[in-house]
Amino acid sequence: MAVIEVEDATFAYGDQPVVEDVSLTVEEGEFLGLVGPNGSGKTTLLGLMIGLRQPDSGSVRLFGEPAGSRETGQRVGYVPQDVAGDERGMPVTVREAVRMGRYPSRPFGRFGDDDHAAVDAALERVGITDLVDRRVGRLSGGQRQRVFIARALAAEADLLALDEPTVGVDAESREAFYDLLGDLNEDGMTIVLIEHDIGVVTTHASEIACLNRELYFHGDPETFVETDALAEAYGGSQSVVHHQH
Ligand SMILES: Nc1ncnc2c1ncn2[C@@H]1O[C@H](COP(=O)(O)OP(=O)(O)OP(=O)(O)O)[C@@H](O)[C@H]1O
Repeated sequence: MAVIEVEDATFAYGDQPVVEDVSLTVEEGEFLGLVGPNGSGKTTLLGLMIGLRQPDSGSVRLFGEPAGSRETGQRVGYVPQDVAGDERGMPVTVREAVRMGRYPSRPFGRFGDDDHAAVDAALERVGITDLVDRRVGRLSGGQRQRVFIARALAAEADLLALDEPTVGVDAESREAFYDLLGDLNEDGMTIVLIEHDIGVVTTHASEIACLNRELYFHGDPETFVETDALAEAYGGSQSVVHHQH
């Protein structure tokens, strides 16, 4: 089943076109790596894919429904860029932050055993049970990203959408973080990941989309490294790509 169906989507900020005629489908269980140069429209396209923005023309369907409805939104765990900025100073504990994932279905805050069990299971799944009473704003970048993932798991999200989640995270934590994403994907979670590091994407993703306003490539990692899509999207130069390995 298709989780995301983007058809001829175009989006501009004012008169600056940022996403042009993009069509792509993300199937259930897929791990899509979204790459492209700085300012190439990746964050904007991700926003279109999960219904945070509406295309100027074309269409986006999420779980078979027009993207942007409350129902489809609840099935998406979104980890935005620079979550540090959002959460710093917020006096919520890790447990409280993860529990927020249950709020949409419990508007009056009446939590039952199943809610507590879901929160505990999510904390355990991402390996942060020892952090439950810590404040989110005081965690390291890598730990904070795990809180966001745990919140999505507690919410029983079917899709994780992550925007450069390991910027500023040390190499060892990065590796552990991507191993976790890989494990979640193996368990059936559909993942869309914006990532600068082509090495990470070709290692972990099952599909790659390369964007520079238009879609330059969409296919499997093996084909991606064999084609010139990357160099073309980057304007003929690969030197701007940060290879980690
Ligand atoms: N809210 C906004 N208003 C106006 N222009 C914007 C807005 N958000 C982004 N842009 C511009 O749109 C273009 C694409 O931005 P976007 O964040 O989607 O790209 P990106 O590929 O995610 O970039 P990066 O890799 O640097 O995060 C950029 O030129 C950016 O300056």
